[in-house]
Amino acid sequence: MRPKLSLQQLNALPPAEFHKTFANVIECWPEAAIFCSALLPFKSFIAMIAAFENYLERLPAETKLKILKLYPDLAGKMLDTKQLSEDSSIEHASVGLDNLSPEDKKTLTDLNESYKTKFGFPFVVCVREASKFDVILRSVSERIHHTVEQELEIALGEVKKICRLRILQLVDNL
Ligand SMILES: NC(=O)N[C@H]1NC(=O)NC1=O
Repeated sequence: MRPKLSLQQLNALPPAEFHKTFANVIECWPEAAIFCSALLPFKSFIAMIAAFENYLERLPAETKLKILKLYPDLAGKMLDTKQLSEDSSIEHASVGLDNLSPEDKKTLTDLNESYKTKFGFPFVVCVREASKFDVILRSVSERIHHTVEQELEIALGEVKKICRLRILQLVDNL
């Protein structure tokens, strides 16, 4: 793991380094880091996180949808074929999604499929915050009853939480 960046170090990064460092804070969407690098220097880590959140909020609806579709299914094919990004892989492992019993894996996979069929994008939740398999399961079971509009908003909120926690993994916010 690379050493965590202080605010001063972060603000002194050449743009190309900033892009590389924060390329995946939104899954497979390096454009966010490219956009936010133009806002350097940041007054605080909070301000930097807010910059990424504002960037997300202001995107057109179809781009938001495109971003949601970049998130891998939880405990899905990407995990099975070891194609998860490093961040997602660590997040999966943090709640044991890489080590589910066959029954739990099937339950989650079936719910993920039903969710995708209804909404047209994968179920996205910040697994680190959910912290337990049962909480994730309850969340997808409840959210599947929402409207598309509700879910688009909730899912984008989850993308923001994942983004915030990924940023906090990279900076020394103490
Ligand atoms: N589908 C989904 O929520 N994926 C993600 N959630 C998370 O915390 N990391 C992910 O890759």
